[in-house]
Amino acid sequence: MTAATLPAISPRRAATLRRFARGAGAAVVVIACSALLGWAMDIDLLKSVVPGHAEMKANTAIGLLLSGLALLASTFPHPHAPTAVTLMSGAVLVLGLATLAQYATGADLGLDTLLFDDPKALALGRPPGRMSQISAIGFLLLGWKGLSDAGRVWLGQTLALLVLAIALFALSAYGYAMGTGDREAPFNPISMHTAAMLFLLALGWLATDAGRGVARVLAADSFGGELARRTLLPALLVPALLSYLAQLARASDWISEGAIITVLAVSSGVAVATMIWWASALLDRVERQNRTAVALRDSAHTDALTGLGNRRAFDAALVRLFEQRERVGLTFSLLLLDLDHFKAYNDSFGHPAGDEALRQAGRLLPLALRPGDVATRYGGEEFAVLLPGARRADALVVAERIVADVRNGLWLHRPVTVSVGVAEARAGEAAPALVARADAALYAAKQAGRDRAVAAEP
Ligand SMILES: Nc1nc2c(ncn2[C@@H]2O[C@H](COP(=O)(O)OP(=O)(O)OP(=O)(O)O)[C@@H](O)[C@H]2O)c(=O)[nH]1
Repeated sequence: MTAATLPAISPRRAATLRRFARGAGAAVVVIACSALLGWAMDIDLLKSVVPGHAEMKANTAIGLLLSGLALLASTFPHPHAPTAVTLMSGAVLVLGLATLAQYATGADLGLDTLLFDDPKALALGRPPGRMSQISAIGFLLLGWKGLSDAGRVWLGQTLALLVLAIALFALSAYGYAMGTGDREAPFNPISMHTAAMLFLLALGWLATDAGRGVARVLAADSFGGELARRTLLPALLVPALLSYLAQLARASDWISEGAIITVLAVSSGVAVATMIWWASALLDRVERQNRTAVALRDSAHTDALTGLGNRRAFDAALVRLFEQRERVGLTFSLLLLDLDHFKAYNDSFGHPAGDEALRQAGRLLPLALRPGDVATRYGGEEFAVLLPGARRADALVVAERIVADVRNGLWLHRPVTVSVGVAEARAGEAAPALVARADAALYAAKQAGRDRAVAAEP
């Protein structure tokens, strides 16, 4: 596929994606600040949006604040923005790495209570104020993504997609944890709003690469773009929503386990079926539009009377053959054919009979040719044939075969004959010169008494 045929990125959609990334960055900054406020003023709701479940640790809030600012900075075309992104992403990477190092070595680098003490965690025998391993891995990936070279889109996109996967697992597992009250549930150590913020940051970073990677399709003015815009967000959120609703139902005790599983199975089936239906409906539209476009293009290149290619098809084939000649040195020859005394045929038997004779000539021509040869109606009672790979002598043989086939054809009113001019393309020759030489050969054939083929000098 050439660059010209790639789906165009709509500037309006690219701007929407940038606005989304900016909004995601701003939302993360606000939530991180509110969690820090929660720690400063000891407001539990701000630390942990789900009572009784994990809090957003102060260090997590600092990491999110820096990550949100890095994402925000990346959406502004200011000359200092890249430096700001590098500095903040570097800090996020160090925070994630240092926390993981503390877990791995058991050492206390004094990071966990940088800003606030965490007496409750201490009482529960947990490292005070320490963010979970999952959050630390998330920051490691986010910091790396912010630092990754803009030229290596695949690396940045992979890092953002890994963060997205962590966030999705955490959000989905939250449904389970909330329903069962199981504090040891998988991914439970990460607070719900931390998971939501990682989700936003991952999507925001994916959106900043507008025109590349995942965002190329999202911003594309194509059916693929439309499909991605319609289905991606629901596809990402449906698992979390379903597991949350299932656990809510389970906790309420008014629906049996079996019924929940059945509803879950049916609704995920319906969700998948809906997406398949969307995809199929779009593909169906694409294919029908393609077929119409192909039919239109074919009719624009077809001669209505004979069904052969028309002058436009001839010109296009000639250009292709000249290109091939330049590229791989494949020679080709041109035959120009003109039915003899056709004016007299028309005058004697009428224009409709002349049309019928032209149709018959149109049927005869391809029978004398090989599959790769191109037979076209050049105009009026003239035909042109292109013979890829044929040298002058081979082309003359084909031309003489056509002359004989026409002469021996069963014509309705009287025998018809044809004169043919043959020319093989010369090295470096332009199209008009080749046509002029074939035309001169055709003229020579007419002068020599018609019903024959004459080849131009090589
Ligand atoms: N029936 C019919 N006649 C056509 C069509 N296009 C061109 N012609 C006729 O073809 C004839 C061409 O005549 P001329 O160019 O004078 O040449 P000619 O009578 O064939 O004589 P030579 O080419 O010298 O052998 C004209 O009478 C045109 O009207 C067409 O689509 N249908």
